[in-house]
Amino acid sequence: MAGCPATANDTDEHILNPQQCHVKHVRGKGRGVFASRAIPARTIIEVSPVLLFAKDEYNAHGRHTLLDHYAFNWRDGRMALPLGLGSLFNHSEYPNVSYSIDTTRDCIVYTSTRTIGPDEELCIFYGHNLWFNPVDVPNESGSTSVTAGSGQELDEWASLAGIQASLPDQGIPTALLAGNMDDDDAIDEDDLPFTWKRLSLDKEEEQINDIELVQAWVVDILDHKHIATMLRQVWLKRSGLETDALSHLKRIRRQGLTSTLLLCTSPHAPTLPGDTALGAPYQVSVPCNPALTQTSLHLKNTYWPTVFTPRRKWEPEKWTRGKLKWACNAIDVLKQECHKAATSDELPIVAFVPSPYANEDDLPQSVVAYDTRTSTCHPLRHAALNAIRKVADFRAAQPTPVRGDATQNQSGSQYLLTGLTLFTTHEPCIMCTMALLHSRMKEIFYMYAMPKTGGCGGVACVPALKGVNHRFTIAIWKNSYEEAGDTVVLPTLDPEIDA
Ligand SMILES: C[S@@+](CC[C@H](N)C(=O)[O-])C[C@H]1O[C@@H](n2cnc3c(N)ncnc32)[C@H](O)[C@@H]1O
Repeated sequence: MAGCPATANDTDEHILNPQQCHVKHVRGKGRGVFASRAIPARTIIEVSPVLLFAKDEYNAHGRHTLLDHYAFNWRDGRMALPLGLGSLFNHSEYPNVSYSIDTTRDCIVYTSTRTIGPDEELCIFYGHNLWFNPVDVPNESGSTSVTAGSGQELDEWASLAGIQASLPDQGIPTALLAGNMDDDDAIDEDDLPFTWKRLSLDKEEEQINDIELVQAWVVDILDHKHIATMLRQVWLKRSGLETDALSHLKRIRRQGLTSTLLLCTSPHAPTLPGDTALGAPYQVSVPCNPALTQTSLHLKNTYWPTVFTPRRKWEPEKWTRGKLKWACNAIDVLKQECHKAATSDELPIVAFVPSPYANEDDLPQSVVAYDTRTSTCHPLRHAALNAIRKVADFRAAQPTPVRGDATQNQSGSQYLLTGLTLFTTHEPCIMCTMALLHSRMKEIFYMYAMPKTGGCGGVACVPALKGVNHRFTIAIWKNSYEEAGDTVVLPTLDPEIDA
């Protein structure tokens, strides 16, 4: 790499590739790759062909040279030196670029994991056994500076030899490959590479005693000519009674000649306008939820006319091709990181919280976390718990809190993972599942079920328990065990272990 003309001058900027990246000098790191313009998430930034060295040849010669700072472990034991920009991505604890190996073309593909701003440095994650003191500047603001042994907990895993190359992309869903498709196109449920877990609690209230009710204020409308005014909701809006809380109910109930107007659920009777002929407000029981089935609709209508929404509560929003790409990328990260973990003494359990697909501002940096209970001799250092902690630490370190104000952050609200998705190699144990519920996680994907210890349907399904104050969507990645290829199956885990 030292002779590469594009990078020979550390201070000059050169437009180097189709994504218009350039190389410039970064204090404490040497050269680094920078975006010359905004790069959208999931963009292929660079495809670097590699030079491959036989293991013996490399151990005899290459390992003792500067090459060792640039070489990747190839899957078959050879060492690979990426050409082009591939050798110049620096390391970050919060990488904005992931990479995968294409063994058919002998190259490494580098992809953005989130939107990258102009002049932001592009970094990959080398692993935890670094041979240098990292200067970690995840973005242009340069707010984070982590050096080994200062502030980093010693709970990381070790023994990576050089940069560990990742696995090739496997089993790309046909839905991603179809031509002429837009990222906004909806994907058929059958084409999704995962299945949702149906929470039994979500079965519809189809017995009269199962219907959840709430007390609401209503008023009889004595003079029918006022109904039109009421229905246009001018007065309701003005009086603050038009809220979403009762949007699953119809506003007017007609019984014989009597029309009754639904008002609100406040503890005290609302004040009504004096210029309309209305009776005194009174309370009735109304359903808390919309009707999901015809049977339930029929029963709920006996309390109050209810809206029919056949969409199941457990059914997440429709998936688009763009979101599917985002999820597949997250699973690739899990596979890469799991293989790295397997070369250490830690359990090969990995959790990954990517920047959310729809709203990157909720977590501008993706977070990877490992199970570190072995190295820390701490039984609670599970991957999912470490991930929650890492998100909280990241948010706490932000100059402007990502969510809420500074006071809220001090009170621990940075531990709330509302709207975020956790991808994990193994079904989280009961303890982690409970922690994820407390954190208000939006959805969880796991690759391997843990029937003896899992808390998302394995030995128990914590989110389906009565009394928990939050639920999240659970999805299981398909074909984790039967992936094509010979060396792709993830390292195994003792089924008795709580992941
Ligand atoms: C693959 S090279 C990356 C390109 C390198 N900066 C250069 O100028 O050639 C790996 C080397 O970059 C440096 N490096 C990478 N990430 C770094 C970081 N976060 N902090 C400090 N040095 C880093 C280390 O010297 C490491 O051996």
